[in-house]
Amino acid sequence: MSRISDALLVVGRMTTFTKKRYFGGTVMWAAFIITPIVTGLVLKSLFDVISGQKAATLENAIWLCAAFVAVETVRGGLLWLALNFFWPYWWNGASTILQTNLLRSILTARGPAASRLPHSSGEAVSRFRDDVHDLVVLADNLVDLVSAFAFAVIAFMIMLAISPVITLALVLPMIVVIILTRLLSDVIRRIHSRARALGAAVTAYIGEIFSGVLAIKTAGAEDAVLERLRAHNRARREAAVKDRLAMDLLDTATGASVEISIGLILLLAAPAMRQGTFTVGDLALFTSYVGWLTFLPRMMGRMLYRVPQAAVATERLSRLMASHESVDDMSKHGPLWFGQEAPPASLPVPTRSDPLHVLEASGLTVVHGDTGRGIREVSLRIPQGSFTVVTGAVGAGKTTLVRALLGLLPVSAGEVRWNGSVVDDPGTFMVPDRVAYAGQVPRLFSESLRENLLLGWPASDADLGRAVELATFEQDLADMPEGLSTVVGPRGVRLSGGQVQRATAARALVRTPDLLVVDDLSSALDVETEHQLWDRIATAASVGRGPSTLLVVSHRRAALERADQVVVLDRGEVVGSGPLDHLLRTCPEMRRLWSEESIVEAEEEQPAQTRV
Ligand SMILES: Nc1ncnc2c1ncn2[C@@H]1O[C@H](COP(=O)(O)OP(=O)(O)OP(=O)(O)O)[C@@H](O)[C@H]1O
Repeated sequence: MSRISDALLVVGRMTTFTKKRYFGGTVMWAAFIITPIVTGLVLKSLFDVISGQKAATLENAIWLCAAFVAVETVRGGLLWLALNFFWPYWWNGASTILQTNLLRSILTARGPAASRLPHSSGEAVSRFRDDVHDLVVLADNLVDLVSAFAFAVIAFMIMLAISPVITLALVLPMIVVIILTRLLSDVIRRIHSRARALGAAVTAYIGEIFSGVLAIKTAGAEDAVLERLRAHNRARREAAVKDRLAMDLLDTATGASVEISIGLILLLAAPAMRQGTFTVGDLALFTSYVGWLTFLPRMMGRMLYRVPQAAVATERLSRLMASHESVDDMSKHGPLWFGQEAPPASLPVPTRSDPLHVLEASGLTVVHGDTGRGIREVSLRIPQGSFTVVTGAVGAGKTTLVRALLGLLPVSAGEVRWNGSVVDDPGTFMVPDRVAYAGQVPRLFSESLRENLLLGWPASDADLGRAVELATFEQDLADMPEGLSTVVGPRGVRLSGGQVQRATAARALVRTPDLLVVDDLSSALDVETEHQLWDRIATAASVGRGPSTLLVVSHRRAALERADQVVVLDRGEVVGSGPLDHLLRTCPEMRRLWSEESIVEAEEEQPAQTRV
């Protein structure tokens, strides 16, 4: 029930963001739906004239025909106005508001967004498109319902005045349709919810296929993947057919009620016409109204279908919003620009407020779903100017730790303190220019390299050049056909994995953060270049042109030897922390990692021609 009231609240808000368009459109549409009342009256007069029930002159008949044409022309005009000046603006505006609020919540609301996003981007896109559509279409159908109701009230008044018996007989099939739709509404909601979920699963799977084409081909898994897709699709098709069937069943029931109603009119009208209490014109009016009258039960049926549909959509969309946000935030009105350019987005302004003295974490605990994996009770202290390396075996929890620290993952316990004060929402606090993060799985957009590195950050090409150099990316840049203007990303020049990682490091460095967090650059740099990278950052920091505090996930000697402190993780727990020498003496896990690392480095330092 609360899901339905949430959906109705969102829909209610959607109707008022541009009152002029929605209510203007409603008036036009209602007038369009109601004008057949006049058509029916004209037809009644016309048929009474033709059948001799009224004084007949040719002039009369011609005037009535002209009136008929005029009414229908006005109707066409109303439709044209509604469809050109009201509904498209309102429809697009309503969808945009919902989508903007969702996007804002995902990108900027407090708390980590990662856990709220569906596993695949395809599914997220389908929610943005289909679920938003389900909400907007409900608000649209409300107008149909109100218009159909107004038509029914006026038509019934006219028909009751002509023949109360025949009019009341017409109500019966309508009541049957209403009861039927009410009975079916719960079933329809379940069917629709399942169809939506399975449809999203297909979209998600196709998305995964596209992004994993290489993996599929190299594994020779084309047939297996296609078979899996077929299985997903079979399930979706069955659910979609059931969904469509339920909707069509309702429409057919309503259509049948029209036939039954016309039959009833004919049955009851025949004796009345013999007695002269019901004219041919009355018959014309009744039969012309009856088709329109079924619009009401049809719309009521559709509402009974749309409301649960919108409840499902609201619930799915709410899951994308931050936990502290409500449907109120989802439907919050915002500025819209119809027919004019939106003002440019405001650029972030580096504040340099509250510079870092010390960052502390205590008792940080993250559990990934019900896997039981993650990190437990991790505490660390990072003073300003220090170089901290987090190390550990594959899967030890290094990435989880830095992501928890940055507020990118939900923590189940623990806190983060910046200069002694508890950070309320690390997700919105640990951001540039306080902290910048070069992640393990970097992403470039299909834009120029300059835009990719800046992402809206206010910096000159000179600043950008410095960041590129710090990230040891200058040689790669020199090889680019158009330098910083080269379009990269999925639709541009493809960069190697290492180049993408160094570009992402440059993106973090251009933000001149107090604290630079780098997650495992090992695939981006050979040993020599890694030494160069840390040297350059240290030199830049000494003249105040780069981050002086570094938190680095690494298992490489180049980083470990330079570290002021090393934090060793093993299966999610800190098993040692301190300077490398101390750990090599006291921490068996560090000794084990170090000996493995030595082997790796020994292999890397062999002459190039001996490598495979
Ligand atoms: N989103 C997730 N859902 C479930 N389990 C996860 C998730 N992310 C990580 N894990 C698990 O948590 C553990 C720690 O993962 P994490 O990525 O933090 O390790 P890591 O030390 O950074 O590993 P690597 O050296 O491979 O980068 C692993 O066992 C991993 O399988």
